[in-house]
Parts: sequence; C-alpha cells; structure tokens
Amino acid sequence: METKYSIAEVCRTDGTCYPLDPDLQKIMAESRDYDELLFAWKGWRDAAGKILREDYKRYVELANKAATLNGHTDNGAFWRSLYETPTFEEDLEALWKELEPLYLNVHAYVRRALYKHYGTKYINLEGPIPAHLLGNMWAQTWSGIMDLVMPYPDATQVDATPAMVAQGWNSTRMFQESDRFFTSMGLLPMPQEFWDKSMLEKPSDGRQVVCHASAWDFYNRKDFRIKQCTVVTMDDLITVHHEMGHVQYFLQYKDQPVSFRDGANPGFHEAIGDVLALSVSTPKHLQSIGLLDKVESNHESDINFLMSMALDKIAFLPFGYLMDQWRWKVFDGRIPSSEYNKEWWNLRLKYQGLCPPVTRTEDDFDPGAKFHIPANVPYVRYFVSFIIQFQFHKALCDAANHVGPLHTCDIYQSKEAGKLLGDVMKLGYSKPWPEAMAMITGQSKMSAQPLMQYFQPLIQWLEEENNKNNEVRGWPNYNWKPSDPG
Ligand SMILES: O=C(CCC(O)(O)[C@H](Cc1ccccc1)NC(=O)c1ccccc1)N[C@@H](Cc1c[nH]c2ccccc12)C(=O)O
Ligand SMILES: [Zn+2]
Repeated sequence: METKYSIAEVCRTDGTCYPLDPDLQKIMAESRDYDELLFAWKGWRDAAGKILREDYKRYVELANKAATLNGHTDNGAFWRSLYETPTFEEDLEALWKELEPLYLNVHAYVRRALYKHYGTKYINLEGPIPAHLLGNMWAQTWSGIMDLVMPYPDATQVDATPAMVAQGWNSTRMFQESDRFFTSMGLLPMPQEFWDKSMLEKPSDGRQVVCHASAWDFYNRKDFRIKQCTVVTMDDLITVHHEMGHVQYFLQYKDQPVSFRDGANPGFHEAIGDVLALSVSTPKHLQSIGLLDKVESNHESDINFLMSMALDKIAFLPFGYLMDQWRWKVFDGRIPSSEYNKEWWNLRLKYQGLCPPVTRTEDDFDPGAKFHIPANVPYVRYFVSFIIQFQFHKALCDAANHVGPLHTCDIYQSKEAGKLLGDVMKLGYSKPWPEAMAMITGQSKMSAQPLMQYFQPLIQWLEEENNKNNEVRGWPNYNWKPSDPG
C-alpha cells in the first residue's frame, strides 16, 4: 500500500503527470482557481485512495489478527495501549471540547475570507467548507491560504519563503540551520554519519522513493538518518525541525537498553522538533537569521503572526483527532468496509466542518489518500503533540527566563531550556510519560491551557471580529453542497 501511494501520479488530458511531492502539494497551496484545485484534489483520490480499498480491508484483518494474538481486543486497542492511560479517550475528548470554540472561530473567519474570494456559488456562510479550498491536500493545515486570510495586509509579513529562495537556501542549509538551533541550547549535534547517509532531497536519478518525511534510528548508536524530499519553503523548514526532533531524541536515548529507545509516549516523539519550531517561527527569530527584514511589535503584526500560527496549529486539531477515531472504529468493527467512505466524511463534517467538493461513494476510499493510512502509521500522536508542545514551550520559556507574551518567546541559546528537554529525552521510554511530563512542566497531565494562553490575543480578536460580522459559528446548513464546478 505504501508503494502504491508513493508512486501514484495525476495526469492532465495533455499527458503531463504530477506526483504528490512536490507538484500536487504546490498546486494545493498556491492555486486560487476552484477548478484547478478540484483537478488535483479529485485526481489524487482517484490515483492514490480508490486503488487501496481492497488492500486496506485485508490489512485490517491481518492487523487485528496480530493484535489479538498479542492479547489486545483489536489493533486500535493495541495502539492506544502505548499511552498507558486508562482514561485516554476521555482525556482526548475533554481536550477537544475545550478547544472546539477556538476552532469554530477560526473556521468561521476563514469561511468568510473564502466567501470573499470564491463567492456564494462555492461558499455557504452557514455551511461546511469545500475540502479542496484550504491550501492543503487534506485540509489538515491552512497556512497555504494565509494570503486570503491575513487580518492586516499592511502590517508585517510572516512568510520567510521568499527570503529563503532569494538568498539561495537549499535543503542542506535548512538542516544546518536546525542543527545550529539544537546545539545553541546545549543539545547534541548531528553526527557526521547523519550528513553522509541521509536523503535530504528527492533523488533526480529516476529512483522512486517514499517522499513523506521520516527519521530513522538504526539502533546501533551510530547510524541515524532522515529521508525527506525537501523543498525550499518555510513550511518545509518547520518539517525539517520536526524530523530533527526525532533524531535528537534518538541521540539522547541511544545509551538506553533497546526496549527503552522510544518516546515517553508517541506524542512526545512528535513534539520535540515542533517545540523548537515554535521559537524559530517567531518574527524576531526569523529576522535574526535574515529571513524577515521589517519586524514590528504592534497589535496588528501580533494578530497577523498569531493567525498564521493558528492556521497550522488550531486548524490541525480536528484532523489530528478524527484520523484515528475513524481507524479505531474500523479496527473494532463499528465501521464495516461498506461504510469506510461515508463514515470518513461524517467525521470530516462533524469535526472539521468540511464537505467534499464532488459527490463521494463507496467506490472511493478517501482515507487511503493520506499517507498514514496506507503506511500504517498511527495519527493521534500528532493531536497529543499539538497539545503538549505548548506545555513544553511554556515550561522551557519559563526556564529561559522569558518575559512577555508566550507567543513572542524564543528559547534560542537557552542552556537551561536545553537541559530540561535533554534530560527528559535521555529517559526514552524508561519512565511512565506522566513522570516525564512532570519533569518538564511540574505537573503530570495533558493540558490545553498553555495553548490557549499562547493564542489568547487572537482568541479575543476573533471573537470580536466574528461578532462584528454576525458570523454563525459551526455549519448548521450541514446538508449544503457547493455548485458543480465550471
Ligand atoms: O507525518 C508527519 C511527519 C512525518 C513523521 O516525522 O511524523 C514520521 C512519520 C512516519 C512514521 C513511520 C514511518 C514513516 C513515516 N515519523 C517518524 O519519522 C518517526 C521516527 C521515529 C519515531 C517516531 C516517528 N507529520 C504529520 C502531522 C503534521 C502535519 N503538519 C505538521 C507540521 C509539523 C509537524 C507535524 C505535522 C503529517 O504530515 O500529516
Ligand atoms: Zn514525526
């Protein structure tokens, strides 16, 4: 399934064919043409999702067989057991309920911006948003449409991509920049073997590779690698830090017994790199590395910055939550294969307030068009990560004696922050994750409070802005469908 997904392409009538990386991703992020976006969105689901349905059905049987032989009721129960938290599902639901109002305000504000661009034919101000208009193939992060959404177009720009391209950044420079940030905190540098053996760019020798980024521990305490088809964008600079966070964890716990060479829980492993990326993303830090020239610290540029962060971090939450809700129900039989796609779109409507731009049937298999489904990679780890990374950020900013709003904190060069994070990474999987959480934050639970504190100025601004526009929060017109294209 992973191979079929990784070699899939979408072809135009004139015969030109496009892979997901980088071509279709670029169209989804940059095109503002409804029909062009639909070509990429529908084409990808026909080429990569549809073809996987039968394989997936068989994979579910085999995964459940393995899970039951290992003493679990089904594969979803096995995946959840890695968190060693009896109230895991309730805790997740409570976190989502706490954050849902913030998501509804972001959704309503973005829907208004899309309405201004695409008009009443394609956007209903009380309905779900067509899923192909959010700047990403899966509508999982929305920073691709920041230009349509920017609250104060005349205030500071927040996108470093133009400067990276203008200054001739390449993939190696992006990874070196990330390595520099880690070592500035007293964390470990990448070993030479990493630079010699990693694949940091899509090969041009015709080899077809799995382009979805990943980090690899060879469990010999020397060989650690990243495979990434890096493109020179701010988005990929963030992904570079994400992947480097995995390798930093490998390096920190390399002297643990093999069984303990893992994250305290899967969410911890996903959060490390993102914590550093929160500092790198600040206009102040981007200016310090020459990627932003004019930086103002006033209310309007603050709101612009927080909006760009919310389009990734807040928009992601319902997607990060629904992915494994679908899979847990497939594994435990609540979703039979005859309802794979119907239930997928029920969840996409319920949590993200999205609708498909064209009719979907059980001939389609839209979950298969997202890497982690054919690649058998659990996903709730990212929902957990997007919550705990703000807890870590707040704790490390306190350790770094940061003063001022949390969203302006940059832990660059803080040895105290580095020690706090490094000591927890050294534990690997040897201690229960609540103990690791308490070592960093002083308390042992997941909490949405630091995330809410980080976004507080935007929460207030969105509430006022949406009230001014009499926005409906949510999608009461849940049956609305966009007109046919063209
Ligand atoms: O999939 C990834 C990054 C890839 C990964 O680093 O998480 C990778 C996934 C993978 C796992 C197993 C085999 C192949 C790929 N995970 C790792 O490489 C990894 C390595 C060691 C331990 C745990 C995970 N991010 C997710 C979530 C995400 C979206 N936007 C983001 C921005 C920043 C951080 C994450 C995301 C996504 O793209 O949907
Ligand atoms: Zn990851």
